[in-house]
Amino acid sequence: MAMKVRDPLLFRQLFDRESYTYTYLLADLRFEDKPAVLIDPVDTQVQRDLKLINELGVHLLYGMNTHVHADHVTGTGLLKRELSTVQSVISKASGAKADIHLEPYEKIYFGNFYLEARPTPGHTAGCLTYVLYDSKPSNGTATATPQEPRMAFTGDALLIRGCGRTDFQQGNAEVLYESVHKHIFTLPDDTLLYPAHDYHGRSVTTVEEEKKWNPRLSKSKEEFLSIMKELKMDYPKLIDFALPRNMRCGVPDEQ
Ligand SMILES: N[C@@H](CCC(=O)N[C@@H](CSS)C(=O)NCC(=O)O)C(=O)O
Repeated sequence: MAMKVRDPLLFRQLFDRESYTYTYLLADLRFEDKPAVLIDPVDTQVQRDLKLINELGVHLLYGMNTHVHADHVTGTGLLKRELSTVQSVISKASGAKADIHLEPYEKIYFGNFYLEARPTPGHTAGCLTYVLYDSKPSNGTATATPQEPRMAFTGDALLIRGCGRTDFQQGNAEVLYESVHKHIFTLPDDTLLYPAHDYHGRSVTTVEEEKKWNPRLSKSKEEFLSIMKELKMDYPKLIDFALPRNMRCGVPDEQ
């Protein structure tokens, strides 16, 4: 049943202090059962997420992964075990096992909202950016033309004033640069951008800010390639543990 509410979007940003990972809960409050999605949950925070889901009375439909993470295990496997109706989601290009494999530009609906899966490879081959749209904005009339996006969840493709590394998991700096410029920087300037990680206490940015101030992606492609070549980072501590599990969307054992 449709309900009248001031802002139909329920939005929560959650943080894991071990892996510096952001998880996002979104729900449509226009519907009595509050259909919801959870983007990039972390396995060690699933009890926190379930508690919140229960307290807010939302109905979780999908556990969404922006990509196969290398630094932590996704929570989508444990969520499926706790809430049997939840479906795990990831890109087809990731090669990972999941309930739903998204092709580029496919949509995932929760109530009247939907997430469009924009392909943003480069950090990994299967990275997606999920762009949030409202198919029935406030006047209540569904239109044939696409609505203005409100926010986008960039995974590790674009980090606030940074970007995902490109030195493993089919990483490719040139591909990443093209992805961000084609699929993120073309969103309206005031679109809010929410990354999968932040290591400096920042929580949100906009397209306009990143086009202007991102010290890597605001540069020419040649400069970007040289910056990425010079990055000297240790491999994530959990990579050997996390990758095989995330290739089955966090399902604990082969089932
Ligand atoms: N020290 C952490 C891993 C940090 C790291 O490599 N972060 C990734 C995203 S998770 S694979 C990254 O792309 N960082 C880019 C940057 O510029 O920070 C650990 O050991 O887990």
